[in-house]
Amino acid sequence: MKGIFISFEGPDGAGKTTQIKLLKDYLEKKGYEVLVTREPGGTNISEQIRSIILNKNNIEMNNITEAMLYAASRAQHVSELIKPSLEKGKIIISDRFVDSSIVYQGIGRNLGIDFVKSINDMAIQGIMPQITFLLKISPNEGLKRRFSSDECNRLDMEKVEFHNKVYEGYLELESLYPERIVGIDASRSIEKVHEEIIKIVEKKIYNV
Ligand SMILES: Nc1ncnc2c1ncn2[C@@H]1O[C@H](COP(=O)(O)OP(=O)(O)OP(=O)(O)O)[C@@H](O)[C@H]1O
Ligand SMILES: Cc1cn([C@H]2C[C@H](O)[C@@H](COP(=O)(O)O)O2)c(=O)[nH]c1=O
Repeated sequence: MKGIFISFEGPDGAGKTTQIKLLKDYLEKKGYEVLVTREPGGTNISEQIRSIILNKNNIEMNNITEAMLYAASRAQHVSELIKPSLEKGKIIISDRFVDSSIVYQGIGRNLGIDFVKSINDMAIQGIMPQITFLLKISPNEGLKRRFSSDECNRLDMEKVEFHNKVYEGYLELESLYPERIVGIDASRSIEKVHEEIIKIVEKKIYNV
């Protein structure tokens, strides 16, 4: 693939959307073609699935249904948008990708990492990000930021124990895949976090 695939991960409210916007603006000023997308979502069908998954009224949703809906949304996202854009040489920045399923469904919902990987294998078609920024902040701090900014969704309403388990899962992934996952202290100012991210991205782009 000719393009570069970057994903952002982390607890809800860590600052992913904020940092993605700053990175996109920075790269576009340098003349790169950048596509920002998100999961669940990114295509018309995937966004329709997103609204089912995150709808606060869907309290009866089974954990396996939830995991499969995330995987279905991802299958459409990869085939319709991510793969073709990478083939065209674009820089894709995705707000969450399969790591979210591994930690939220595999660990948070206790479905197991192997099960979640298996239902996502066909969806991702072997495509993984070259860099994943893990924005590290305590789930409590993230949720405080989140609730001061936005309406909450079905996952935000989970107990803090769920969010702590998810965060532990992220730290485990970071230690398993140090060549791909870059942990960033997201408790600092927006500007400081952005500066660290651009240094890492620049290094990666020049080494491609
Ligand atoms: N470094 C920071 N310091 C203080 N506030 C921040 C910082 N980064 C982002 N915020 C604020 O925190 C709130 C959540 O940020 P943002 O939407 O970027 O997080 P997110 O990780 O995308 O959240 P979610 O996963 O829930 O969509 C926003 O109000 C944003 O302005
Ligand atoms: C991709 C993905 C996401 N989630 C969770 C994580 C968040 O709580 C929501 C998405 O909301 P955001 O405001 O867009 O971050 O969904 C998940 O549990 N599993 C996944 O695969």
